[in-house]
Amino acid sequence: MAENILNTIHSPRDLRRLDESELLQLSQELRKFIINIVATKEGHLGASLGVVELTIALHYVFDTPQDLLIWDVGHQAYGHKILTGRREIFETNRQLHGLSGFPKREESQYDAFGTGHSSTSISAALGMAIASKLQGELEKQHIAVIGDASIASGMAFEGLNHAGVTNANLLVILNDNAIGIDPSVGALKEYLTRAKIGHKPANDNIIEALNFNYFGPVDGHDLPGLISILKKLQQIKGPKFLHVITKKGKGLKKAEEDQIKYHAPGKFEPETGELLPKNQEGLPSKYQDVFGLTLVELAEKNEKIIGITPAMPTGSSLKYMMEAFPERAFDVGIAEQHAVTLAAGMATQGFSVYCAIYSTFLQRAYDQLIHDVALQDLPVIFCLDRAGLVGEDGPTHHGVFDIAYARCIPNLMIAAPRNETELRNLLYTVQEELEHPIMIRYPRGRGVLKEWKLPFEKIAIGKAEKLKNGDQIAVLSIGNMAENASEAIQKLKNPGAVAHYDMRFVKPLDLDMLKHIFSEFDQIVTIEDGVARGGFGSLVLETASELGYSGKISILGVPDTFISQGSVSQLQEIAKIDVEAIRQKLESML
Ligand SMILES: Cc1ncc(C[n+]2csc(CCOP(=O)(O)OP(=O)(O)O)c2C)c(N)n1
Ligand SMILES: CC(=O)[C@@H](O)[C@H](O)COP(=O)(O)O
Ligand SMILES: [Mg+2]
Repeated sequence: MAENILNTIHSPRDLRRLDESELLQLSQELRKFIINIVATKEGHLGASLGVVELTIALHYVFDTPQDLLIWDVGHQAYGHKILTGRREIFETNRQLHGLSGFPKREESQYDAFGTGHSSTSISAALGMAIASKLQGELEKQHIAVIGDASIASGMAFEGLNHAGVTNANLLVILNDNAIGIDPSVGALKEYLTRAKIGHKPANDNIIEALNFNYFGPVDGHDLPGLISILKKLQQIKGPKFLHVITKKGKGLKKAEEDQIKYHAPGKFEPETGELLPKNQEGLPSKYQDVFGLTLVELAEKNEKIIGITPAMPTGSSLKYMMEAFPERAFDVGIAEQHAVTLAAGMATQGFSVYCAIYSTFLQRAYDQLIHDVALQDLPVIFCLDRAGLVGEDGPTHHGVFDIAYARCIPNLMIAAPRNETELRNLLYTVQEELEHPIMIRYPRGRGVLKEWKLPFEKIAIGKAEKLKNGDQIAVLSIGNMAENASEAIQKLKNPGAVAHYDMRFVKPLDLDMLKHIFSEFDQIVTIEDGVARGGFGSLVLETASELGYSGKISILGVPDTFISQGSVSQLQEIAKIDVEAIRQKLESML
């Protein structure tokens, strides 16, 4: 038997020549390869470890890339990428100019569909299956692998509902490990649990009720068994559903034991799984913790406060309120649309509802934001974490569109605190007498302050703040860009030439302050961690036009292109919103 089989696999064709014992050896080598690389290069770990056998079985049985394979969310597709010709460059995963952390059509013919946001795989695979049928390709297979948390999302049900009335050649594989990033929630989770422990009454099969041919549940780590059932399914036409039971983090004891942490653990010791300690001494707090801990403080005194998260208790830090006030803090699963309208319903009854949702994931609930919240002017508080460039997750996850997509919605206010204390005071201010819905955006990661937990102070809604005097140029920053702007101004040959205003609110914009700025300066630079097209700077430009301002306005923001993955500092440099780019821009104007 070859010393190392994985090194001989350059495409699934090489894999299909292996015998059973070689396939079993390959699964061990692949698992070890994933552990070793993620241990140093970081990334998503648990999900990929959980589908090592399934990945090998799928590429062994099906004729990929002719047969189309879609990985829902795609964070579990490291094995898929390694077996489809990207092993040698996999160490560039999630890095600038490297591989995407998710399947990406332009990256490989084996990546049938780009993913990153959950619950799209069934719709995409069904679309491909119907297209194949229309083109007479009746033998082609279309496979969607979707997790137990992702299949509970509305969009997945929409796909299942449609598929059930087509005789499309579709195989939906439910990868059921009973966990999302945090434990899965909801009635479907309980149904699947019953199915797994054999308590499911024969007639209580939701999937068969949707006209799918249901198979399972089967052991997702039994490679020969998986190959056997997939070969059987390959011969059956029409919509089929295979329920596979796996363990997230399989093969690394620590990852199996702490599946939340090892979803994306950071660097660790590959042999033991021990996390490598990060020296966090004296570092600023993460914005998410400022949100989570402040909300607990407020909820202790205000019984009308409710918290909601769509499947991100740990990522948003709503977990603190879920622990402290479980009756007033809800993880609704991967259900952003439901989360927003649930919040709206609660707001009609006089509750102060803090909906904690990543900027990029709120995109999924855009109609609910307009139709259910803003149109009815319901005072929901959207705590928009991961606003701006987020780094290694790349274009599917950058929260760069929210200012542009929200500022055109009447009634909806938009705030962007420049630091942790400002965020804390905003959260405190909006808990009472909030007349309109508000979106409070803040970035992924750590803030800028050594100490943020100061006594609460009310924030004047819609009021900007002058941070620095200057006599030639006015810099108008929003949110976390205040830090980059301040640093850039200090590096100028003549810092005194540049004034700096933290506008704090996109809507309502501080018109009094803006009129004052228009009257004092004939050069203005706006800076935002968001798209320049239609963002904060565009609003200033529109307002300048309405007010007849004749000065020059320069907008610094994310350009009209998708920004790839990389470190936040690398990406801010690409977007020209980093300190050096701001400095150069200002220097060129002086
Ligand atoms: C629309 C959307 N909301 C939230 C997320 C964040 N997210 C990434 S993976 C994940 C959990 C997925 O769980 P599951 O589908 O069970 O897959 P597993 O990780 O267990 O393999 C979540 C909530 C996302 N990617 N997309
Ligand atoms: C795959 C996915 O969508 C999540 O795991 C996401 O990567 C979490 O992002 P944070 O790491 O910013 O919480
Ligand atoms: Mg799962």
